[in-house]
Amino acid sequence: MIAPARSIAFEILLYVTDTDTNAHSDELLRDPQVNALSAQDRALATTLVMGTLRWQLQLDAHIRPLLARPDTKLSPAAETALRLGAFQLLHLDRIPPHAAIGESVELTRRAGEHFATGLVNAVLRKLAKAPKPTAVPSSLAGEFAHPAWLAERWARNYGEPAARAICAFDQQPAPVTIRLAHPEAEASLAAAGIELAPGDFLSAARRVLSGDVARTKAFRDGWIRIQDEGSQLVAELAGQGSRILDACAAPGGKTAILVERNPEAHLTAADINRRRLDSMRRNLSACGDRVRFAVQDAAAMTLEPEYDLILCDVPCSGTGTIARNPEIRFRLAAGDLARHSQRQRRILAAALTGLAPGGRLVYSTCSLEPEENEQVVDAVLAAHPSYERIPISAELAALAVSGRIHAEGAAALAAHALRDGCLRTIPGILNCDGFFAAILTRS
Ligand SMILES: C[S@@+](CC[C@H](N)C(=O)[O-])C[C@H]1O[C@@H](n2cnc3c(N)ncnc32)[C@H](O)[C@@H]1O
Repeated sequence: MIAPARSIAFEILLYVTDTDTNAHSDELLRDPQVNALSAQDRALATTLVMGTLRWQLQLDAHIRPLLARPDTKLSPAAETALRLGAFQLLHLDRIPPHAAIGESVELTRRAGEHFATGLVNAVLRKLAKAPKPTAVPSSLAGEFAHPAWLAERWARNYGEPAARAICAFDQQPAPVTIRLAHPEAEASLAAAGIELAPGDFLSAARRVLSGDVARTKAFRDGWIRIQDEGSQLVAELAGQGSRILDACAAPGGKTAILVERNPEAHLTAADINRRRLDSMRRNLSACGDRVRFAVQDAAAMTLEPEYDLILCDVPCSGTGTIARNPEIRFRLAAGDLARHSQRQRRILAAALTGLAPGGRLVYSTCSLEPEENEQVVDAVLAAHPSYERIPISAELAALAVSGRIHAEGAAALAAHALRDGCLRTIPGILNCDGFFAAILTRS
């Protein structure tokens, strides 16, 4: 009998590593099948999935030399069972080796790969007997199981200490942060045994120190939302307007803050993906008809200059969220950045046409790559001289004066999150995902 946590972890890993799917591990770990597990099993399934993906490059480097022919092409099931077993042997002291090995063999058998069970058994036994590696790999990429091209470009763009901080942050469970959306939320969570700490920057954010907020009444009733603090900050920076367009809105974390901050406004939430927009519509159903939902390709929008606030939280490589989505490091190739950048330029240029004179547009990504960030903004502004950038420092100062950013947060952001007039949160330097934001206006 295979432990339910290992069985589900194996299925998720197999699904995520199948190159034909774009499924994200964190979404799959919110599946009803996983929610039905006991709290302990769910925690183990999460550790197994995230840990195996985070350390996959290192695990492969240990597994491959133990194969009779290190370049052998393994079936996805055998490779996944080996990685899952190796992760437990190398990283989880509390799992007995016989359980890690035996269940990987059983998972291989159950996947119909009877002929591969001997190989999985032999390789994992050899790995269990070998002394635990103690030497630290010489490169940053090797030490933190990242592709070399990514770690090297972060070192080039942000310096070696920041690149090390990003890589180290990616290898740890991402912080769980919530947004308080009801005056009684904190008391309700405390009564449910959830331990909270203040957010690092925002007065309405709280860091979850212990407890499963997703299983509380406050969460079910919509009194809190789970949202990274960098993501909350971008929506706070967008600020206030009366006619608002959120051009790439789903799953709606930032839209919810725009709704909360602009009780009188008319808001259009658009996204190219109908399924994601429908799920967002259900989540925001309490907003009634204040939010209009539109399935729309933001790159092909033709707009009247009627919006005084536009949020363009564009699709991107997501390299600022690898702690949450560890598989991004395998799916992304250096050549993909040019494709992302082209699409981002088209979306930003189209969105600018909807901006009323004096209005504000926030362009944001969760990417650490300049090609998707400042280079997009610079290229679009060069081609559209009637728009200009507003320095973020003034906006952060205004949020601090209004109390939306607390004093320690203002100091941390001023010291670590400003770069060339834009917001640039670096994971590991700040305790949140890596977000970029620039504010543009029509002059
Ligand atoms: C980074 S996510 C947005 C996250 C969202 N703003 C939030 O805070 O929850 C990018 C979104 O852009 C959508 N998207 C991708 N290409 C698009 C396009 N051409 N036009 C509009 N939306 C697009 C994706 O479906 C995805 O939902």
